[in-house]
Amino acid sequence: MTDQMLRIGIAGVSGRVGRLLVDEVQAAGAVLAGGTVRDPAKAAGLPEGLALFTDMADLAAVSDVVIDFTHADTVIAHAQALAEQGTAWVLGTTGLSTEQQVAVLKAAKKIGVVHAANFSAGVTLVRRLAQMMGQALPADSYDAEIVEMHHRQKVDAPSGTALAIGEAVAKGRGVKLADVKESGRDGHTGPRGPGAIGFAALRGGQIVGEHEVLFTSADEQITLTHRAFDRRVFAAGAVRAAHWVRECPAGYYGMEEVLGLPPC
Ligand SMILES: NC(=O)C1=CN([C@@H]2O[C@H](COP(=O)(O)OP(=O)(O)OC[C@H]3O[C@@H](n4cnc5c(N)ncnc54)[C@H](OP(=O)(O)O)[C@@H]3O)[C@@H](O)[C@H]2O)C=CC1
Ligand SMILES: O=C(O)C1=N[C@H](C(=O)O)C[C@H](O)C1
Repeated sequence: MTDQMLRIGIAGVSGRVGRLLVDEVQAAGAVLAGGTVRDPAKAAGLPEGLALFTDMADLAAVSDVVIDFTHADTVIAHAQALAEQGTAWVLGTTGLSTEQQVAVLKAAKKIGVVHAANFSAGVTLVRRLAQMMGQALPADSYDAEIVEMHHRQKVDAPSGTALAIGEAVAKGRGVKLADVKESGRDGHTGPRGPGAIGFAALRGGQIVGEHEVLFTSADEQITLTHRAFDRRVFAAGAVRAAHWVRECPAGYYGMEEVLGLPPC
């Protein structure tokens, strides 16, 4: 299959990322197969003639890969529709419950799935570095905290990226994030738990996405910061993942594999 022939569908094509995907798919020389919308009235500004569907099964039937930046509530139905059709899935939606994550993994037994909370190359590298920091800096002397800030419309917190960075730190420390996560501190919280990984979420204006991971000891502090200036970085990364996954067997993949990072 050549790049020209790859048919990419866009779930949530009327959304903030969905609209940018329209340009990025076309710029990459792929065929824009169509998109899903909940409400056709929100389709204003989308290219004339773009095939619009309200049902994922219909979009899956005309696509080789579907790129999906929508809402966690769609994930179980999308997983079923894509697996039944054999259409690969690039999934960027965040805020998934355990049940929704299980549905993604089940679909990945039948189709190629690239699932990432953040499709930028920069955050993919920050996660790798955060894992190294978790491994190298002892948890009893270096306190790990993750701060994120996003636009006022964002519906989930902490962000998927913040949680993914936290997972990377926990992996480096050889612990489960769920066992050490401290999020949303307020009131008489007591002192910081030993080895805790802390999260703070800020919301305001139209900030695209900012993440900071801090390791603070009694003697020093090391900080990694990522700032997305333009959401186009996510759309471009997702289109790159779509081209990558079309050649892959069924399986669950991440952005590390798309970028060709060595496994860790
Ligand atoms: N992995 C990554 O790199 C990134 C991930 N994201 C994540 O992507 C998702 C979308 O973000 P964003 O584009 O800003 O959000 P928007 O709200 O702008 O767009 C969401 C799209 O999904 C549709 N949608 C929402 N809820 C449902 C539903 N229950 N059923 C069907 N369709 C639905 C919306 O339709 P309608 O217009 O009708 O409401 C809209 O088209 C979020 O989870 C966000 O965190 C965002 C940026 C980068
Ligand atoms: O909702 C957003 O906007 C973003 N969501 C993702 C997340 O939850 O991490 C990625 C990015 O930061 C923008």
